[in-house]
Amino acid sequence: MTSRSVIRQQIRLTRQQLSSAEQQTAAKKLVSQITNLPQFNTSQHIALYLTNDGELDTSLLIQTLWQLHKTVYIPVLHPFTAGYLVFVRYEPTSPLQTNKFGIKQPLLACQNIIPVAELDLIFTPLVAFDSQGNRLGMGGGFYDRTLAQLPADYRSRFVGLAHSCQQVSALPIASWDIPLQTIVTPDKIWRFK
Ligand SMILES: Nc1nc2c(c(=O)[nH]1)N(C=O)[C@@H](CNc1ccc(C(=O)N[C@@H](CCC(=O)O)C(=O)O)cc1)CN2
Ligand SMILES: Nc1ncnc2c1ncn2[C@@H]1O[C@H](COP(=O)(O)OP(=O)(O)OP(=O)(O)O)[C@@H](O)[C@H]1O
Repeated sequence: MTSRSVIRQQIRLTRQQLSSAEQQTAAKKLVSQITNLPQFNTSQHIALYLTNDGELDTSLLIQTLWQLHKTVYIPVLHPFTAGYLVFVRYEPTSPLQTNKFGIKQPLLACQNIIPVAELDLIFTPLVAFDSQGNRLGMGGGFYDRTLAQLPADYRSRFVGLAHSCQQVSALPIASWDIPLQTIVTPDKIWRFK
């Protein structure tokens, strides 16, 4: 089976090559998919990510969430505990800085942090997903660690976001991987058991 790092490399290249027109269309379709999710209306505190590396563009979705008076949170690399994320409130005026991976993140201010267990929906970026809901990320294990901290009944709050071209038939699974129950692409909501 193809190794995780080779799949990561291939799919990252594929998504980086999407045109800006394709990205814009995908971003619009994403908004209608998400606002139609059954959990959407009852979710107030929503974690997203700031797009990087050809990922599905979340900017239109974030604007929509703000208009609907939802509260948006973005992952910030934990300043002391390597490999962990802190979720920080993101508003239209929030100042941003670039982290060591070149990804934008809000400044870390204690009063803007939300405990992960208080997030109603956590949209996770991913590099590749398979037909069983397995998720391959950028390789830091950040979301795996976040998921592992929570009781099993919180797993329905994690929803992967990806372009259709990020689907592969089967990923090599690691012992720490927790599969996602839902993955949203611009054209489809995938549900896994
Ligand atoms: N937009 C966005 N924000 C995010 C994530 C993400 O995937 N997307 N993360 C999700 O966890 C965290 C950052 N994780 C990252 C982990 C590794 C690399 C990275 O650039 N790694 C190396 C080697 C990658 C490889 O093994 O192939 C590199 O590309 O040079 C970037 C981000 C938090 N924020
Ligand atoms: N729950 C966990 N506890 C401790 N270490 C973990 C955990 N999950 C993953 N790791 C470690 O993190 C490293 C990267 O894991 P992996 O390649 O699965 O990341 P990823 O899913 O691609 O990245 P991300 O979740 O950040 O998008 C591995 O070396 C693994 O040992």
